[in-house]
Amino acid sequence: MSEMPSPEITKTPAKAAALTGQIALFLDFDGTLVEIAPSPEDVKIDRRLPGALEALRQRLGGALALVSGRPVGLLDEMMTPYRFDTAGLHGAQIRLDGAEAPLAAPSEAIKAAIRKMVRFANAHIGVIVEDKRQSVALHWRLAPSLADEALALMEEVATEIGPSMRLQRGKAVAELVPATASKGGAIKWLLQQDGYVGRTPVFIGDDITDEDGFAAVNAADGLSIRIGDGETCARHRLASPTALRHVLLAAAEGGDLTLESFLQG
Ligand SMILES: O=P(O)(O)OC[C@H]1O[C@H](O[C@H]2O[C@H](CO)[C@@H](O)[C@H](O)[C@H]2O)[C@H](O)[C@@H](O)[C@@H]1O
Repeated sequence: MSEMPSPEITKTPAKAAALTGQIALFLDFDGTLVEIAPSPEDVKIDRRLPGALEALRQRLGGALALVSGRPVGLLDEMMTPYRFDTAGLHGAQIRLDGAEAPLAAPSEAIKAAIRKMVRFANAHIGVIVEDKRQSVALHWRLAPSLADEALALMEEVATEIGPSMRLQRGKAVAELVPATASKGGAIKWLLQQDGYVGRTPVFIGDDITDEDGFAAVNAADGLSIRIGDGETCARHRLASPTALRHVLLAAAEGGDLTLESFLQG
């Protein structure tokens, strides 16, 4: 196993030295801002974090957004009392400057998929269905031996629904997501909006769902940071959400807020 350089960061010095300009900060939620928990509702948020993100948002002239598979409303609850710009549901639900298009009602095809998933979950202890209206996830973290069976079911329902939805793998989860939505697409779109345009993007995530977000910021000559191990196209790593919070809290308290400061966990 390769050793991770101290303290908790891998960096590419030439790239880091070349990074300049104003930052737009994009942050994934699960596994990035908070540690992975046994089930979606078990996540524990560091109560210093929402205020720290608000301080950072102000220092960045507003250019800070959450980019997550979670719904916007759930992220608002986690970040209360603040309401950040947010790309939820893997980019299918975007709120910018408080403005958000209402989510369409789930189609009959999604409802039928959910019924099938719920039947499976009811028959298998530890399997959880997370209904997010325009997206639905099947979790097996608490029943790891059922991974293959759960994934096979998700492949089946994705085939039944057809090309309007795609199957998104994650950590002990598979989700149906609107086919046109992706985190990379959301980041590219946000980078064209007032307050974000012209800035150098920094995206921090931990999961396969974040890979096209990393690719989008790499293409924009930004900074891609993967939390934890695993194959990735991110160009840098931080060891854990704790290491990231250390960086964010220090910057919120008036420390350096440069591209390099994200590489000094
Ligand atoms: O894009 P993210 O913010 O990283 O969200 C991705 C999915 O995260 C959640 O599931 C994951 O975290 C859970 C809580 O730690 C964990 O129990 C589960 O095994 C993980 O897959 C969330 O529930 C999903 O809706 C998100 O899409």
